[in-house]
Amino acid sequence: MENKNFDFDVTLDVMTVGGVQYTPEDRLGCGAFGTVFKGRDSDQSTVAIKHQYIRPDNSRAQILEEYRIHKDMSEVDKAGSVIKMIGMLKNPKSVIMVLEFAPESLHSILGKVTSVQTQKYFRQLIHGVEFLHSNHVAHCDLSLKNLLLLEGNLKIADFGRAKRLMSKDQEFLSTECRGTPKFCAPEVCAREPVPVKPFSLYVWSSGVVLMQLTQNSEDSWREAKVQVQEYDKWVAKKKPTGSDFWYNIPPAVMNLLRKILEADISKRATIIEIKNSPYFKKDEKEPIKRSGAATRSSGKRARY
Ligand SMILES: Nc1ncnc2c1ncn2[C@@H]1O[C@H](COP(=O)(O)OP(=O)(O)OP(=O)(O)O)[C@@H](O)[C@H]1O
Repeated sequence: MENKNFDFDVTLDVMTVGGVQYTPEDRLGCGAFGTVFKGRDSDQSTVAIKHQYIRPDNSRAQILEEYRIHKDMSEVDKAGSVIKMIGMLKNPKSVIMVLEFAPESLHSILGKVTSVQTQKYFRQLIHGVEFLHSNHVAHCDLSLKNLLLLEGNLKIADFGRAKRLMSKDQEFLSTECRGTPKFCAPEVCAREPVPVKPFSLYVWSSGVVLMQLTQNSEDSWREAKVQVQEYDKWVAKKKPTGSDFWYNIPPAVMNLLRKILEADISKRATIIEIKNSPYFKKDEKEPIKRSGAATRSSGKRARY
């Protein structure tokens, strides 16, 4: 989300959560609503400490809902798809959550992701969204910054916009699930509120993640909206030219992306179709490096 953080200058004291003492250290990052610090528990294990002031646009009820959804998912998550929620401390002005610490995010490693890693993270992301969806949770803000990495494995973080659903197919209004604009599906970018299905949103955002990882860059349309030039070009499905950011995407990924980043929801790939796609099923191999040849990690790749 756009950074409108009010508590940029916040400092935290030593705190006790669930009987354990935590010492906050350096600031790790700032989102629109909170500031995240590195911290240590009394055993010197590293944790992340997320501080959020209660504000008119981030009420106590909203923050506590974020905590409860994240805690519930973390408790039933056997495969390790979600950053673990360790505990929470509330006071009249703020809510503080203690979380498992992840040293990197997909955003922080962009530029040096190999095709084998891209496939691994994409597979883990699809398993993660399937897990959340089957537990009736819509995350609503999947983005490279909210997908963290711990010991080389992807972990879904930031449940600040997450919603609980009565059923897997419960629809809700597009205006209730606007996350990071680049990662939002076209039905969410529409000006008028329209009913949306959570799994279609998950699929679209995962596609933008795959597109950016494959390119090793954040290049994308600003929003999936008519009259946004790059998006219009994507929808027109014309043969890409060198100026189109998807020009160098390999055919196997491109075939899948065309099915995922499909504006028509009735034609958009389902999670099952993604899992049955050749790209998902067939293991990627690192390209053999030849001296002088452009490699993926150099950021420039020959088209194949
Ligand atoms: N568990 C964690 N371990 C390490 N770093 C983290 C952790 N959680 C969050 N961060 C860092 O802090 C940043 C902000 O955290 P988070 O996204 O939870 O805050 P937010 O205010 O809800 O953000 P947003 O504006 O994206 O909604 C992240 O982008 C990430 O860099």
